[in-house]
Amino acid sequence: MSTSKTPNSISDTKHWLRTAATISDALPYLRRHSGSTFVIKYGGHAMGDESLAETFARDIVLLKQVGINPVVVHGGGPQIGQMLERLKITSSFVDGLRVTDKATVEVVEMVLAGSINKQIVGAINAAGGTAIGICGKDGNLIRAEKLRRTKRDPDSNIERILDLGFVGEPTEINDKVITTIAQSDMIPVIAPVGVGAKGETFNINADTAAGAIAAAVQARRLLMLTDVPGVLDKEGNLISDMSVAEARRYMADGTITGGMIPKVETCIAAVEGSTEAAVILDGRVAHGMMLETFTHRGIGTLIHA
Ligand SMILES: Nc1ncnc2c1ncn2[C@@H]1O[C@H](COP(=O)(O)OP(=O)(O)O)[C@@H](O)[C@H]1O
Ligand SMILES: CC(=O)N[C@@H](CCC(=O)OP(=O)(O)O)C(=O)O
Repeated sequence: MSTSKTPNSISDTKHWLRTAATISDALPYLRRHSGSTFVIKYGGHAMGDESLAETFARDIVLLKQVGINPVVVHGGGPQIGQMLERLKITSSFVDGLRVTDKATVEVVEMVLAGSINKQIVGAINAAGGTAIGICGKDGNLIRAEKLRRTKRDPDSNIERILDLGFVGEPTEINDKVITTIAQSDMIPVIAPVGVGAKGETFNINADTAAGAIAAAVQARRLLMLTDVPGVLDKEGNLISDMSVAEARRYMADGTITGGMIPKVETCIAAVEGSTEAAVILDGRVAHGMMLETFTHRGIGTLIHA
């Protein structure tokens, strides 16, 4: 409660009453979500400028404050790209996944588990939370193996094996690491770097890592923050919600391409598992996460089973 009284104009009072009403309207959502786990995938493109990063951190701290367990899984694709460029290492993508050789995986680990992870931890702590930054190697959080993927050649119609190098897929999540942190009133911030059977490092797409973690901790919500308003149709209009079948159709007909593919695949897997809803939303819109969680009005694209 504010303890100081300043003379207010009528319009000022109306503004504050609206704010009070917004807080009051959030009550059913606060009650519904208290005690549940939300996995928030914070994409490299959504990181934007400093003020946006501060807003994101405040929103995460607020979720924790009202009894939700936020688990942050972050990306950093553009930041990895910049570092590779500085080091003059060329990089390419296949279906939204970075082809990762030995030199590249070292840079990936350095950028994701190093600078980006610590920036996010710093921002959450500065906003009043207690964040712990880890990567998938810590506590064997994300065990992984080499991703096996095939692609049909459209000309010859022959199925080819794709070798993406040190790109991994999660095989096992040690959820105890996450629950131990969460139960100690701290916020886990996870870099998507996995560990192989021989201790090797794997580069895991952050969307895929977020999905595997959401399944392991039985997250109620999976929120994917990116740099577009959500999934767009071929005319560029936002698709506000879609079923799993529709999502698959949009992938097959080429509406969904590139980095949106692993995102949508992850959302499908999540809602086919125990996650109630998965939402792809614009991380560049301040407080979009709050709008999605605590109001009737959704934002972005909701994917439902
Ligand atoms: N149908 C679509 N709707 C929206 N974005 C799409 C679509 N198909 C492909 N994309 C691309 O996917 C990108 C988001 O994926 P990505 O760049 O990997 O983001 P992030 O870094 O947040 O994981 C968008 O910026 C856009 O270029
Ligand atoms: C295999 C693979 O593609 N890994 C990603 C990991 C980072 C990531 O996913 O970051 P965003 O969420 O910002 O795209 C990469 O190397 O860019």
